[in-house]
Amino acid sequence: MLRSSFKTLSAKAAAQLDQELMSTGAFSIDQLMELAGLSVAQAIYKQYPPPTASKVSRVLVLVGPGNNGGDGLVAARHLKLWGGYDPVLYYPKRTKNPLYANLVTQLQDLDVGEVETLDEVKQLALEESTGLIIDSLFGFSFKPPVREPFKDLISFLSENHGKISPIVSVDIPSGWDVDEGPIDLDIKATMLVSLTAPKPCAKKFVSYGSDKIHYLGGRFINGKIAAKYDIQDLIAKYKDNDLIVKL
Ligand SMILES: NC(=O)C1=CN([C@@H]2O[C@H](COP(=O)(O)OP(=O)(O)OC[C@H]3O[C@@H](n4cnc5c(N)ncnc54)[C@H](O)[C@@H]3O)[C@@H](O)[C@H]2O)[C@H](O)CC1
Ligand SMILES: [K+]
Repeated sequence: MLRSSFKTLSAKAAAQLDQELMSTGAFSIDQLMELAGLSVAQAIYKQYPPPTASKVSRVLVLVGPGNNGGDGLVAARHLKLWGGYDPVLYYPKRTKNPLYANLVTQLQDLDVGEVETLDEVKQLALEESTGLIIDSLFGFSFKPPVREPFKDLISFLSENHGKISPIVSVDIPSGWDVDEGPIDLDIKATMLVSLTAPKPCAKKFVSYGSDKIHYLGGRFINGKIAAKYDIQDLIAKYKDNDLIVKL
């Protein structure tokens, strides 16, 4: 199958663009995260539609300490609201930042469950009733090698490929170097939702096989910023009012 080509943004450029959006661009992080998380949920709905009204699919949401984790929390809220999905969180390293505390309260108000120990999360990952795993552990600020408690979890996911449900990675497959791809641990994600623009490691992701599913989301870039970062062709791939596009 012929894969479409796409421009990428290095880890450095992605962080710079993010800062630009929130300074001269006048966006708040809450706005960007809401759009990013919503597009992750939409891509999941499109690729893995909910089973039937009488059955729900458990979605294990692995939440990291930064904004990538925030995207996962937002995606969990939308999936739960839409119905047909039963998100369960694993969120081991929290900060007092009200942004994340508020997202957690919103999920608690929706009766979204949580597991607290590594043993519980491993057990849930292996259960057949878990239909999907969202990897929102690390995004473009990740610097290998991975530290605990995430090393144990990422190693477990890497070693149990085939025994666990498909993994949807938010922005980068966690454990991969943002620019280089898999240098150490590889969780072997099935689907990737790149935000704003794919990072260089996404080239390795798609080259790993025709079964790899790649979406772009996070549609909040204006034409001027797109031109500055040379990603106009990428942004032009969105159709109509869609928030996501399959690359
Ligand atoms: N403009 C956009 O595209 C937007 C993207 N969003 C998402 O935000 C992340 C980037 O978020 P950031 O907070 O900068 O960083 P991360 O979530 O990637 O991780 C930072 C977090 O991780 C810790 N950490 C780093 N390396 C390691 C390691 N080796 N072991 C353990 N822990 C590590 C670090 O200490 C921090 O705590 C982007 O990818 C998108 O998903 C925004 O939501 C909206 C705008
Ligand atoms: K991730």
